[in-house]
Amino acid sequence: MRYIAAIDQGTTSSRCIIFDHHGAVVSSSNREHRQIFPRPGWVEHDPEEIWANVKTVVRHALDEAGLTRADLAAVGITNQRETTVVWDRRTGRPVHNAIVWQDTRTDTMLPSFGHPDVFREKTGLPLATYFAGPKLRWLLDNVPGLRERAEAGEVLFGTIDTWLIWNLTGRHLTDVTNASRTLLMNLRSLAWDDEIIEAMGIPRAMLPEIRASVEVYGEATGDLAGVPVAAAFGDQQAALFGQTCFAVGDAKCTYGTGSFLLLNTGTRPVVSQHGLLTTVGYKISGQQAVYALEGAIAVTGSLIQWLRDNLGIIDSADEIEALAASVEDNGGCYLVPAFAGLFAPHWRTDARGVLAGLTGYITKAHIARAALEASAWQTREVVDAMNADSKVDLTGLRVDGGMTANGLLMQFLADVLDVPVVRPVVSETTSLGAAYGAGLAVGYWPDLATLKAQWQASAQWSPAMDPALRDRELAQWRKAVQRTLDWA
Ligand SMILES: Nc1ncnc2c1ncn2[C@@H]1O[C@H](COP(=O)(O)OP(=O)(O)O)[C@@H](O)[C@H]1O
Ligand SMILES: O=P(O)(O)OC[C@H](O)CO
Repeated sequence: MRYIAAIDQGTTSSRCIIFDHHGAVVSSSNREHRQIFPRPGWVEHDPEEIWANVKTVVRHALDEAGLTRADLAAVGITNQRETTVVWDRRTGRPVHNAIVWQDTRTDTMLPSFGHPDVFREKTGLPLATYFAGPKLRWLLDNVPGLRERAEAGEVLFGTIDTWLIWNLTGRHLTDVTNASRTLLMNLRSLAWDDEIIEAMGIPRAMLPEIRASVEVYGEATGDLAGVPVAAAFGDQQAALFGQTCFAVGDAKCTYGTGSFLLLNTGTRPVVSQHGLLTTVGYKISGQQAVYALEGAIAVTGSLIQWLRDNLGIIDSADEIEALAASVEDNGGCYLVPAFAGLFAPHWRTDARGVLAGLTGYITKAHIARAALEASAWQTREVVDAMNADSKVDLTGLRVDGGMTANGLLMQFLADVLDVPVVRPVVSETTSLGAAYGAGLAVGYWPDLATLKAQWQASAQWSPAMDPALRDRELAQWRKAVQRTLDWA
């Protein structure tokens, strides 16, 4: 029997998971890397540390399962999106730390690139610090001599997928889902957009070739010598694929540090009128791309970490459920975690967090409850935007990620969305998606229908809230959101 390995290079850690033919986890290994904060608002990673960690977790995952590279039919990659690396083509050494998706250093540069409507229409994205293009431009402007070297073809740009594929195979490629997060790719032609790269001042010679997500890019060298590198997806798109959201209207939300809801909109991109991102969901080689609408929420699981680390009202994330369940309701308090402004659907950088409705009655248990409810209400805002944009009402939501261990939150989510919420057996949906892509590319699995048949629910929550209560609570939440605006 042979296996598929998935490399999941995330914001806080790198992971390798090995899957068998049924899509079950055989072994896994995880390693964190340093978060580098040179100034307020700046976030960097060391690309060489990331690559070293990736090699380590691959070795450990193989060892734990008692396997060698010869047992692998293919390897797939999934990664934190938007994070930007530039390296020397000859030596392979990065010219600077990677600039991470959360980094806001490009804030003041954005207006000089042109009108935001042009970017939204061509790339599906708002002109924001979140995406890779502005980060690349910052490097070109701030690393001495970089622009000249880029124009001479001596240095290469990549998001993390590109950095890993380069190190694994020596090829300079990106997958189309990652490319769709650069602000540089035309959403319809799926090619770098000449007008945009000129407006942003990016030399074309440093850009990777854009490829499908499911395709053999080449054979790995080193520890994985001979193993085909056969898929790459941004992590949220990989979760969409791993949740087998292959039909128009299928949606998933991943609840980790932040939360990302993606809705499959089929082979036609839907440009949002309601603050969502239009992105490529996946592309299988030789087939049309499948697009998605995305609601990106910056703070969900990290709010629970904040209650633990900054307020000390819990000792570990999993304690929050019992604390929140010790009271009947939120006691009238609402917590809007606009710690760094609000992402979808508001995109307000001037917002800051609010704890509203405080009275002498409120205890830490009510605050814990309000913190959990905040994840659900933020999802509700994104779902309302999706329904308005896509004209297809969501009929159910597949969930994954660390927060889905919390049954109280999952029930509240079903209650406020008024649709069933379903969690699959394999909670590592992001890695599973990368494995599925790689397995499809090499014929390990024959087709999407086979993958779909492997998906199994482990838990489901059905809406049970009185509609009048839901409406009242939603109105209170919206009022609390208004209180966050125009603060910073
Ligand atoms: N039982 C729980 N209830 C609520 N939040 C939780 C629980 N367990 C973990 N979390 C939150 O989930 C997040 C970790 O999820 P994970 O999917 O591993 O995230 P990421 O991939 O973004 O690192 C943390 O932010 C943590 O606070
Ligand atoms: O690495 P994660 O799971 O925090 O995901 C980050 C997203 O890809 C950012 O867009």
